[in-house]
Amino acid sequence: MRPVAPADTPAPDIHAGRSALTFRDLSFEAGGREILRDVSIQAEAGKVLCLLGPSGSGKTSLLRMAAGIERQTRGEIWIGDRLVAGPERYEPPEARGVGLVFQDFALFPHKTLRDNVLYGLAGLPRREAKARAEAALDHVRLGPLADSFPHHLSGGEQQRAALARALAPRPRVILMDEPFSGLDSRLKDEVRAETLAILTQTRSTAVIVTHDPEEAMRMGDRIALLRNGRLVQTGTPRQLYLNPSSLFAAGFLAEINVLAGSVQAGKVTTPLGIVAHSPRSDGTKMDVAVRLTGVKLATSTGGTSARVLERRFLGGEELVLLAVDGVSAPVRARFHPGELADNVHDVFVAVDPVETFVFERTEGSV
Ligand SMILES: Nc1ncnc2c1ncn2[C@@H]1O[C@H](COP(=O)(O)OP(=O)(O)OP(=O)(O)O)[C@@H](O)[C@H]1O
Repeated sequence: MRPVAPADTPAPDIHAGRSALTFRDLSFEAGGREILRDVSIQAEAGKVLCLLGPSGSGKTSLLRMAAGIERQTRGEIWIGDRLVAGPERYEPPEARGVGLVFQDFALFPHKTLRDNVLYGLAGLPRREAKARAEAALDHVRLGPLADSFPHHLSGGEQQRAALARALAPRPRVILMDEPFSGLDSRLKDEVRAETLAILTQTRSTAVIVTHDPEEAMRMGDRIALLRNGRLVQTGTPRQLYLNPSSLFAAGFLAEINVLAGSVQAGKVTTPLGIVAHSPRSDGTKMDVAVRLTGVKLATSTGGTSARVLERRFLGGEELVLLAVDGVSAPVRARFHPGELADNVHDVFVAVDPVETFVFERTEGSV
């Protein structure tokens, strides 16, 4: 067994002690399956970390382990400089000082908003608890509705009430599992912006689980991208978007075309022309990810000929399917409306290197 760090040993920390929540080499097995493997992530104090990944990638499991609802098989969890779960240590959920917000908000239907918030403050003297609950409701602009019941509130108001309840005990970390997925799409943007404003004002450290890359980019100061229980990449939204580390990351953060490429004389060639330089040896097979916005109309000298198969007007842009020799599936592009004139069937296209990412092909990389 590995030596166990005593509870008062500072968390080993890349952010020089500023990590509010640290998952260290975390693995989780359940039902005879490996659900998480060697995951190390840090949530920086006062910032929002988004755990992003497709369904089943292990995001909720991580959150449950941070909350103490589930216990990892190996590895450690630190909250601030306290080890809360390790091979020989396990703090129960109520001792961890974390707040939880669930997808369905999980408000008590038979309690008023004030009583919902008071529920998490049971350890405080009654007067202090009441003042704290009211301040929390005021903070999310629900003060006037303190005596209302959850079913009288809109979805956005319920979400704010759930946030007030989670924040009132002043948790060290607030954990939110798909907190916006129950809201309709028009309300979502507004509630996301409000939530972010509240988290920023209260200088909360938040970990938000989402499967939606746009939501992760909107909400997260940093994103941890997971796949099949493993950490794929961490970074700021900009870092992940502009510099995805794998074909999976490129395709998860934005829609892509995947082209087969190969290295010839130091250049990666594809059916859409030369897309990058590469130091790899001749004949190395490459996967080339081209964002839909990275397919550009070109002139006959600078492009590859393509035939328009289909076009769909989407308001702010037009989705166009193109047939290109040497590419089996249609190449998809998003053009500005009017960029491609009506009645045009034959065009020339080229790829924008800024929106093109090249990866050496490995077993199962697509
Ligand atoms: N206690 C458990 N016993 C058995 N299997 C489990 C357990 N907890 C999680 N799993 C499985 O682990 C996988 C990861 O689940 P998890 O809920 O963490 O993923 P997720 O990324 O949050 O997915 P989703 O977005 O669908 O909620 C799933 O296949 C799930 O069924």
